[in-house]
Amino acid sequence: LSPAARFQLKIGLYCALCLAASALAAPLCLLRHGGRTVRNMRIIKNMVKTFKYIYGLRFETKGLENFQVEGPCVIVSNHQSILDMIGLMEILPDNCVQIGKKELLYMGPVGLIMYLGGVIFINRKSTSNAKTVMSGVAQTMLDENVKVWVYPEGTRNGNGDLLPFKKGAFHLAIQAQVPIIPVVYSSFSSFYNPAKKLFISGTVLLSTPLVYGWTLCVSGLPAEEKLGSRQRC
Ligand SMILES: CCCCC/C=C\C/C=C\CCCCCCCC(=O)SCCNC(=O)CCNC(=O)[C@H](O)C(C)(C)COP(=O)(O)OP(=O)(O)OC[C@H]1O[C@@H](n2cnc3c(N)ncnc32)[C@H](O)[C@@H]1OP(=O)(O)O
Ligand SMILES: CCCCCCCC/C=C\CCCCCCCC(=O)OC[C@@H](O)COP(=O)(O)O
Repeated sequence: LSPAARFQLKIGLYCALCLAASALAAPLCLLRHGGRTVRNMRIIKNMVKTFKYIYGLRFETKGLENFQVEGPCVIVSNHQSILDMIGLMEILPDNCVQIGKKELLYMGPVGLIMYLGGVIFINRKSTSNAKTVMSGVAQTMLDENVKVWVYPEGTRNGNGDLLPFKKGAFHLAIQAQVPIIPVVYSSFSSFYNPAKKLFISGTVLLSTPLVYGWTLCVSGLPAEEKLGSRQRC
């Protein structure tokens, strides 16, 4: 097979895997928890964590102790590709949902499983609509002790740099007065590059370099009270 065909086959397999795993997980979630709840994320996480073996992907972590935040927080990370979801599930804490574009809801079983797992869908084309949804999320985070994972670039970007951040994640943290935990995925470019039709096995480093000043500068003075000294660096 040509490299292009091999690449398409691997991506096709990934989509098929997501569809099949979702179709399998949905009844399990419904039987176990009866409907849409963040508790279903555990079932989803355990299934997705097996995908790395099929693709020869390794995930290493650094600074994960900074990730052990009690209670609600906003997790922000860079977004390179649809493979990010595998890394996300590697370190996803309990009681954590993601913000996703609403188009994902229409991907058949994949949309259904995201819905059942509690993913919050936003309409990126309507700022006012997305803002209304996000405001509701701030209250739910506090009422139900939920963490929220946001890709603040708002779209995938495989160029090895960061797009300017959208502001919703930061408004969310300010509204809920919760810390922001940054997570960085190392570059996939050595093993995954759609432009070069490259998709081989590889290693990803997931690091959580919690920057005290970051939280301080977005949420104001209360940050010092919110973060324990262990979490400052
Ligand atoms: C079992 C096997 C399963 C197999 C696998 C299946 C499923 C796995 C299950 C789960 C995994 C799910 C993983 C999902 C990942 C999905 C990832 C994505 O979809 S990324 C795309 C969507 N995400 C985002 O867009 C990020 C969030 N976006 C934002 O927060 C944006 O800010 C926005 C709210 C959408 C608005 O964006 P906009 O383009 O309008 O730009 P700005 O951010 O600059 O905002 C404009 C303006 O509005 C002000 N603003 C923004 N938000 C708020 C707010 N909440 N409150 C008040 N004001 C707000 C902002 O300040 C700007 O104004 P100004 O410039 O004056 O400051
Ligand atoms: C019956 C309907 C059938 C629909 C078939 C859909 C087939 C696709 C199946 C599986 C795809 C797996 C997707 C895994 C989820 C990853 C989420 C993700 O990373 O979404 C991208 C989004 O963050 C940003 O989107 P853009 O970069 O703005 O674009």
